[in-house]
Amino acid sequence: MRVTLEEISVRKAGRALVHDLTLQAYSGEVLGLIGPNGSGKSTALRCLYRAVRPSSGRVWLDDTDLTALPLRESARMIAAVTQDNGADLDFTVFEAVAMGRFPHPRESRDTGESVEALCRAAMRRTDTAHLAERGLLSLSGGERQRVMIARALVQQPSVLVLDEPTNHLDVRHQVELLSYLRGCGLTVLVALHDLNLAAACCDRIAVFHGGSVVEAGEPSEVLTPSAVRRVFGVTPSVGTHPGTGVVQLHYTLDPESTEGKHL
Ligand SMILES: Nc1ncnc2c1ncn2[C@@H]1O[C@H](COP(=O)(O)OP(=O)(O)OP(=O)(O)O)[C@@H](O)[C@H]1O
Repeated sequence: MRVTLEEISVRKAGRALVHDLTLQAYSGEVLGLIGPNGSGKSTALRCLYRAVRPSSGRVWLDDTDLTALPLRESARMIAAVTQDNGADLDFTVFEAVAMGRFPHPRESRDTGESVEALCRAAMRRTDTAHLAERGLLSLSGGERQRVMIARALVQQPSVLVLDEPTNHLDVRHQVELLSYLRGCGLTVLVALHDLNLAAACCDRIAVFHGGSVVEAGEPSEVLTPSAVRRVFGVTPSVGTHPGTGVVQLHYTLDPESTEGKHL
C-alpha cells in the first residue's frame, strides 16, 4: 500500500508544527524519517495514524483519502508503535497483544484458536512469549516496547508506523527488529535517531528540518557530511560498512565538529 502525505500543515497554539510537508512511502518499502529533535517527525506520523488532524493537506492510502475511511477501517490498515502507546494500564502482556485485533471484526478477534496462535507467533517473533502472563507495568522499557511491536504485528496491517522503536532496545533486539522490518514486505515508516541504523535498515530516508522534509533519497544520497552538518550541526566522517557497503557515519567528540554548543 502506498502512503502519501500531501502538503500537510499542522498548527497548534498559533504555531506550525509541520508545514507544507510532502512525503511518500511506496508499497513494500522501508522509509526512514530522520531529523533533529522537534523537526516534525512524530507529528507527521501522527497525521498518518490519525492521532492528529492536519490543519491542511491530505493523507492518501493508495488513491483513498484517509479522512474518507472510518477510523476502524484505517486502523486495520495502519498499525502504530509510538512513544505514547498506552502501555501504562496493567493488562497482562497477552491481553495487550490481543488488543491488536480490536480493529478487526468480532468473529476474527474472539479468543479462538487462530487469534491465540497469531498472538503467540507475534510474541515469539518479538521475544516476549515468556512474558505472556506478566503485567505490563512490571516490564522493563525494552520488554514493553517489544510487546507494543507484537501488538502491532497482530493487527496484520499493510502499513507499519514506528516512532523511535529502538528506544530502550538492547543491540540484539535492535538488530532483530530492524532486520524484520527490512524483510516484512509491509510499507514501513520509521522515525529513527540513529543514522547508522537508518542507513542499514531503510530503502529511502526522508530528512526533516524545521517542520518539513528537506531531502529524501537513498541513504548514501542523503547521509553526506554536508547534509548532516546542515541539518544536525554536526560534521561526521562518512565511510561504508566493509561487509555490506552500507554508508556509515562516524562522529568525534571534538567540540570543533559541532556548530554552536548547547551543553
Ligand atoms: N500538542 C502540541 N502543542 C504544541 N506544540 C507541539 C505539540 N506537539 C508537538 N509540538 C511541537 O511541535 C514540534 C515538532 O514536534 P515533533 O514531536 O513532531 O518532533 P520530532 O521531530 O518527532 O522530535 P523528537 O526527535 O524530539 O521526537 C516540536 O517543537 C514540539 O514541541
